[in-house]
Amino acid sequence: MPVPYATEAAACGPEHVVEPVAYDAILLAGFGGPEGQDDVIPFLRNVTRGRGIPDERLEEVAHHYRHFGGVSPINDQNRALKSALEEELDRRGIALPVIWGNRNWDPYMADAVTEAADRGFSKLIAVATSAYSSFSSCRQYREDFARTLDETGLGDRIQIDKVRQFFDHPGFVAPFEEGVRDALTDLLGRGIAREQIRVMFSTHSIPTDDAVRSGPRDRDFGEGGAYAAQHLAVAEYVMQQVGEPDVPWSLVYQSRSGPPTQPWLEPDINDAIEQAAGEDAKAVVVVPLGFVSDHMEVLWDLDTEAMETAEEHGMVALRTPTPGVDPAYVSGLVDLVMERVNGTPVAERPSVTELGPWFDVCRPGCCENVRAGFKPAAAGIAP
Ligand SMILES: CC1=C(CCC(=O)O)c2cc3nc(cc4[nH]c(cc5[nH]c(cc1n2)c(C)c5CCC(=O)O)c(CCC(=O)O)c4C)C(CCC(=O)O)=C3C
Ligand SMILES: [Fe+2]
Repeated sequence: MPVPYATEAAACGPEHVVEPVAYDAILLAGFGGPEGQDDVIPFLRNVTRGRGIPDERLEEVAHHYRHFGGVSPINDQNRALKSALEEELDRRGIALPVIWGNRNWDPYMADAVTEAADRGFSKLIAVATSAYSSFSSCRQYREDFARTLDETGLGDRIQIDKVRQFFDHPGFVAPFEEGVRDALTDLLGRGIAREQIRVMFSTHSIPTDDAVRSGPRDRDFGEGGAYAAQHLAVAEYVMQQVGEPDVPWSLVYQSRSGPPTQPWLEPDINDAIEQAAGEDAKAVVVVPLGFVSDHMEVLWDLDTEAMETAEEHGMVALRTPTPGVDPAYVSGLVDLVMERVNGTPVAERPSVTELGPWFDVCRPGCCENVRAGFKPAAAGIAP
């Protein structure tokens, strides 16, 4: 395990916790998804922008979306999250509007930032729907903020900060803990032995090149980088809380893409299920630890493919819920915003693992990406 992070981080001073800021609005930053068959290819062109991938290749990737009528559930989930945040802010008497903008589909980030400027706002605190550190889950959002400010010409009027990565915030973790507890109660109630159950914490695979560069450049988290270390720490915490030491668990990966020659994090969840079956396991609890809501990767790669794999091997499989609009999660996101409004000292910030609380401002070289090149990013310390 890496060095306890918070202790060192706290000593880092201003780059860890910044001064309180009187923000004007919350920028809810989503991934975005298509909402009909005609949107699918334009959406995929956005996701792969700058990489020159031909439409024929994109059509191969499109089949998950085609299967669900060309509609990703992600936009509805962000609409629901926006409403839930507004209700929670209202309930607490916090007068911060929520403006929603996506990286890859309507409503676009540029529309959100333009709306903010039109409403006279200059200081935005972003909440990205992504909990861990890696290029895809942190830096890419920050690069898109910078690109948006550049393209809209609003860079000198608008400042975009971002709440810390929240993988170990209790509000994000609580729904997973509850899900695992319920699933184990269910399986044990069916008379399945503890040793014949496998709890598999699943997250999006990423290229090992990205993984090793996840988190700050000046820290070594081992092979899987901060990305794997964060997931492992949260999974371990969840299992401790659940208190079933005889139930084996592991971290597994899903949704790999890219050429077969490029190494990505492993094992794939389907291989892990197959291996468990070979060890005479009878049941698997699939925990979508890397996902904030039931988007396409959850519906397709877990609820369709992984469930099929388990069934082929005669195993019972249960998939636990994602945070979605769970009250603990929603209220946790508001707490994360208020940490920044209030400049809450590190010692008073909740985190359930020894890795956190993570940085307010990304440190130099955080989550850099060799494939995409090194682009400017907001909400971090240059370069
Ligand atoms: C870590 C991670 C998250 C979690 C963090 C977060 O939540 O933000 C995430 C989220 C998402 N990824 C999504 C969709 C896609 N991701 C792609 C491609 C990729 N994702 C990657 C990683 C991640 N992705 C990577 C390393 C690639 C390869 C591209 C490259 O080499 O850099 C592609 C292109 C096609 C393909 O390559 O398969 C698509 C269509 C959607 C929308 C789902 C919906 O519509 O419900 C969401 C929420
Ligand atoms: Fe992705």
